Amino acid sequence: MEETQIASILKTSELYPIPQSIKLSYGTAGFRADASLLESTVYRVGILSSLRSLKLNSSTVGLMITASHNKVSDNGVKVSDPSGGMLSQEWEPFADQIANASSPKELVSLIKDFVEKKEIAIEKGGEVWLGRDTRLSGESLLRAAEIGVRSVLGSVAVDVGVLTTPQLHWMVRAKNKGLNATESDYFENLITSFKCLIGLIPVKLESSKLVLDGANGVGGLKMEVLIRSLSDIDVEIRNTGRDGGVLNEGVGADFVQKEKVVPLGFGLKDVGMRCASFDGDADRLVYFYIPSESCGGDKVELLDGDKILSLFALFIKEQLNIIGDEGKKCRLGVVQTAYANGASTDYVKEMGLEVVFAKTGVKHLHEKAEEFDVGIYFEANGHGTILFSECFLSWLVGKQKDYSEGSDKHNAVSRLVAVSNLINQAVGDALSGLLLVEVILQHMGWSVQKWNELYKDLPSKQVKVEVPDRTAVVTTSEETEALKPLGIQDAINGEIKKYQRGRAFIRPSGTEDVVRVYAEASTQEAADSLASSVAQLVKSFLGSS
Ligand SMILES: CC(=O)N[C@H]1[C@@H](OP(=O)(O)O)O[C@H](CO)[C@@H](O)[C@@H]1O
Ligand SMILES: [Mg+2]
Repeated sequence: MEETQIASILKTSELYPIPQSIKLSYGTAGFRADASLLESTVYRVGILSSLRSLKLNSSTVGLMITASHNKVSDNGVKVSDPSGGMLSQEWEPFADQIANASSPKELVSLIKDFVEKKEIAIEKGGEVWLGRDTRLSGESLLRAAEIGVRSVLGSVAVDVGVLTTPQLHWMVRAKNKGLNATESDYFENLITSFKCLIGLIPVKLESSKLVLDGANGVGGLKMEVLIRSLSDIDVEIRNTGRDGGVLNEGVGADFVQKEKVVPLGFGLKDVGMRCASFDGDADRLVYFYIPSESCGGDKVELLDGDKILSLFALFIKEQLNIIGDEGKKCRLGVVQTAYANGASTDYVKEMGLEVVFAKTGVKHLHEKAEEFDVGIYFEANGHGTILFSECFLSWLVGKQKDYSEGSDKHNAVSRLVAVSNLINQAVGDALSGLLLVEVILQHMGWSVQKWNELYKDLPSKQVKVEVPDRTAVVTTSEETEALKPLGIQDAINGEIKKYQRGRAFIRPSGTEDVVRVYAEASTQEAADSLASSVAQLVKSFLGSS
């Protein structure tokens, strides 16, 4: 590295000293912490993003400032690779090292070594697009990221404004493919493919209103823009953040999925209505309805990521069946995590689909879904998408020419092509996922209740346990067994044995300072009780903080 380059990093890093006693890790989905602690981290991730761009021939890299479903006082930063996917995991240890470097000198030395090791030609200059969610702290963090990016001399930082996480990933992917890549292109793409799918519905019925909980975040605001151009769905958006509501507080997909209660702003007036929730950066989507028999109107019937996955799988399978023998050759597969409800796994297996499991975090699921012609992945919390391989897509496009227009096979192929355009190929996207759910429900002529009947969830319960050191929990690669602390797994197994259809596991969260407990059993009371005994074990083995 040249002297001028070293001087540039030394000078800018003086502006962003690392706070005392902070140990950060890139975790499941980037760095997250209280926003007041993050300037130095975001500045350093700016540097990393420039280097990543340079390593990949100055392709555009994305840097997103968000803490997703975390509380409003938190913030975070994550990187989109030029493909639109998550930052290559190979670079995560470097991210951890520089985020924790205690002085400008140490920072420069780590960068210098890395640049040499990875043979990064630092002369050309990289390009980084910077997005942020609606958190107020995002503005100053974005400035820190810009300074970080530009401290790698010749690199360009482009502020693309307030966006959902998936919008930024989509734009980065499109840019590097040489396609139109602005936010309006993103909307245009959703609108065109949605309208195409609506136009291919065999028997069109009147559709009912959807009520959307925007989590007081960026997703609701973007949805407002989108629906202005869509006449085929009726959406009422609540929790837009304009009416005094706080981001993620008693609202949003994470809250609804974990607590299984209605978000603020919803209640008895909505009984039976089709409702949906986004998370804070709109990469998660869950549906729900309030069943009429519920007492007080706060309990919800949840349609989580697993149910969305099942609906998508069913629709795609239907189209492949229409195409016939050639369609049936398509390798359609599903990727889930240990948090997937056991009943959903049974359901997709019964459909004849291949199911594989990945570790928590979409970066792990995405990788595995890419191995199929059509790979559908979802986390139970509602983060997921459908990936179409290039090869299968070009086969489909070829078939569109072979079959006569208006024939069943032509329509089925056209639907699949439209799904590949509508659904975000870069990362799970609540906006595009919602449009796909809506159009499939219209296609099937189904209500949300009818969709919910695909299978009955096994009762489950998730709890978080605060412990002094969550890294004391070490799991197997599938995350279903704890290797450490020694003896805890035997104790957990002992609890599981007491319950019919019992299943439980623990893992340290990668986004919050907690150990997560998941439990499933044949009744809700049993699942609750299994979760609470396992949580008790966690406390006795690790101590509570
Ligand atoms: C049980 C759960 O929902 N875990 C979430 C959560 O990760 P943790 O590592 O469990 O904190 O946030 C991740 C990022 O949004 C998401 O990918 C993941 O599924
Ligand atoms: Mg999110």
